[in-house]
This record gives sequence, C-alpha cells and structure tokens, in this order.
Amino acid sequence: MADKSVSSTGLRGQSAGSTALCTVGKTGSGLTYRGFDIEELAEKARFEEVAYLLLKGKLPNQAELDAYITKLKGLRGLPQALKAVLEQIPASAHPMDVMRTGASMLGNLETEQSFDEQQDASDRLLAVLPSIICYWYRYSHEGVRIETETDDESVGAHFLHLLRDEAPSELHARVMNVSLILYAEHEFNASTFTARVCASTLSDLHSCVTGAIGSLRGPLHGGANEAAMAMLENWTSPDEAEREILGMLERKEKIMGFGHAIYRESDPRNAIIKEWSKKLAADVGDSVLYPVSERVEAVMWREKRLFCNADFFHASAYYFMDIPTKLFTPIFVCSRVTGWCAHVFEQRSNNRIIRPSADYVGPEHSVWVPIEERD
Ligand SMILES: CC(=O)SCCNC(=O)CCNC(=O)[C@H](O)C(C)(C)COP(=O)(O)OP(=O)(O)OC[C@H]1O[C@@H](n2cnc3c(N)ncnc32)[C@H](O)[C@@H]1OP(=O)(O)O
Ligand SMILES: O=C([O-])CC(=O)C(=O)O
Repeated sequence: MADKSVSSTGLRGQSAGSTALCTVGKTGSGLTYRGFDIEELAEKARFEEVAYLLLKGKLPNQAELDAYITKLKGLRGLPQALKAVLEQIPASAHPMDVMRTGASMLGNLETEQSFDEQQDASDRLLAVLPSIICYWYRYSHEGVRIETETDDESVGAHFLHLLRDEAPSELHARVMNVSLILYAEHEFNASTFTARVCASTLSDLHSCVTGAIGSLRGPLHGGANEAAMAMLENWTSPDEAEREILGMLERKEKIMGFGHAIYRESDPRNAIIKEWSKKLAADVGDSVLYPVSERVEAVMWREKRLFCNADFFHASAYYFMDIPTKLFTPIFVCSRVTGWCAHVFEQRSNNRIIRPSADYVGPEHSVWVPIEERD
C-alpha cells in the first residue's frame, strides 16, 4: 500500500474547489474566516456576528446585528409536528441522530422551495437547532415539554437556558459564545464537503445539512469531543492518565481529540478553548480533570508530536459547565450549521456537480457463472 503521508488517500493535499470563506493552516497554524483571524473573532465578536459574516458576506453594523438577533430570537419555536416526531425518539438514541432527524423533519415541514429562500432557511436552522436538541433531551430524559422560545440574546445562552431551565451565568454564556465561534467554520472538512457534494446536485438546504450532521457524528470528526470526554473521565490523576495513554499508544489506539488532517504543529482553536477550560476549572474548583487533560496533552506531544485539536479541551470546558457528554457534538452542529450553509450558498453560486474519479483495483474481467453452478 502507498505511503499515507505522500499518497492522496482521503483526498489529502488535493484542492477540491475554491472558497472565500476560510483558510486553514495557510500561515502555518492559522485559521481565518473571510480574512479575520480566529483569535480576534474569539476575543471580540459575538457568535451571531460571525454567523452573519459567514452567511451574509460581511460584518454587520450595529443596526444589522440588532435586527439579525431579533430575527433569530423569533425563529426559535418548534412546529407541533416536529415536537411530535421528537417525542417519539427514545432517550437511548444518540443526540446526533436526533439532530439529523430534526433537520430532516424540518425540511419536510418548511421545505426550501427555491434557492431564493436559502438565507431564511439557514437562519431558521441556526435559530431552531438548539431548540430541537433541548426539547428532545428534556422530554425524553425528564418527561417535560419545554417552551423553546426564550428571550436570550445569544444562541449559546439560549441553549444553556433550555437545557437547565434557567438563564446561564455570564461566564457560561461567554464560554458558549467563544466555543460557537471556534466551531463555526473550517474549510473543506468532512462534514462541510458532504454538504457541498449534496449541494452540487442542486438539492435542498435541509438535505445538505442533514447529510453534514451524519458526517460530523463520527469520532474522527465532531464526535471526538464526546469521545475525548469518555476517555478522560476514567482517570482520577495525571499519573494514572499518563500510564493509560502510554498503554493506548503501545496498543496503537487512536487518542481522541489529537491530531489533524491539515494542521501539522498545532490547532489554533486549542489555545483559546484551553484558556477558557482553565478558567472554568478554577470556577468549579476542579483539581482532577484539568490537570489530567494537561498531562495527556504533554504526553502526546512528548511521545508522538501529536497536538490537541479543537475538540480536546472542549471536553473539559463543557464538562465544567455541567453539559451532558452526549450533547457535546450537537453543540458543534448548532455552530457549524453556519459554515455548512455558507458553503452551500458558495457551491450554488458557481456550481458544477462534484463527481471525482476512482482508481479501479478490481478484477480485469469477470466470467459470469449461472447461479446453480456457483460455490
Ligand atoms: C473538529 C475536528 O474534526 S478535529 C479532528 C477530531 N478527530 C479526532 O480527534 C480523532 C483522532 N484523530 C485522528 O484520528 C486523526 O488525527 C485525524 C482523523 C484527525 C486526521 O487523520 P490523518 O489526516 O489520517 O492523520 P495523519 O496523516 O496526520 O496521521 C499520521 C499518523 O499519526 C497517527 N495519528 C494521528 N492522530 C492520532 C491520534 N489521535 N492518536 C494516535 N495516533 C494518531 C495516525 O494513525 C498516523 O499513523 P499511521 O500512518 O501509522 O496510521
Ligand atoms: O478540518 C477538519 O478536517 C476537521 C476540523 O478541524 C473541523 O471541521 O473543524
């Protein structure tokens, strides 16, 4: 088999199209959305501003941002038929499957009839996805039918409010804001590429987003934040974590939350979410999970030169905010839907169906054998 590092396995290193939305690793370890550095966005922007930037093509002025927030606040309600579907999904379901079904059902109820409706359809998804996951979660786990129309100014605060039945602290709302900004967009990652392939057939927006949710679900992509938490929660001290990690590496197991398909030395989102995880650890008086996470980071770098990607310190940050582990990846969806939709618009604006070729490695010529004569 060809050397993975130089082969095109997984389309690595090949350009599959152009985008004006994002650069990943262009300046070494940098990340930009429409030319803005991620560090600056995470420090100065509101997630809704970033959503506007991605979806409408420019930063909003104050009046535009106010109007956009008001619009999103007005789109948080769930149609009765969607509530009825969510109520059918058992508590044992994976929340990413709930997101996938929710997005798909919305496509049945509020079908995008023409591409002229794409902006409204994407704003609706952005506003309603937190309502979908929290409605299902609270109904299936607590037996309550929640009211999903809150007055919270931000998507992040709205999510936490629905989950806990009370408005979040300023710190938690701030961390959610940063987290949603960090997860919003990442060029031609697997889920976005899924959305673009779907868009290239001139399909509807809900189909593109539903497919993208399926791709994000896997532990090699968005599912890594949940998988990292499932691993970390087993360990009660940094020394125990180090022993276990060394054993996993010895057994050639993948360590979730480490490595990246594009970045080679670091993921710029890690330093940002790690800092917030540290603040949250201090806030809750943690003396285990954060030191364990830091030790895992150090051991992985020392042993393998592998660095934390965006998902690793998201695990502890969300845990410190008391968010159930199985809701970690759905939060990623609530953010990345902005990137997905922006890519769908971009694909539609200059479309050619995405249809690569394959290197055939099967038999040259097969001889037909009648069924009764086959082994
Ligand atoms: C938001 C996001 O989606 S970020 C990514 C989230 N995913 C994860 O955290 C899952 C764990 N990480 C991985 O599986 C990989 O690093 C991926 C999927 C992210 C990238 O995959 P690739 O581009 O194939 O990785 P890359 O070519 O850099 O791998 C080089 C070597 O390092 C190894 N490696 C990479 N990541 C890890 C890891 N997390 N743990 C152990 N070994 C690893 C690979 O197995 C490979 O070795 P091999 O050639 O002997 O198989
Ligand atoms: O770019 C990738 O391959 C995965 C990733 O980090 C993301 O989607 O945020």
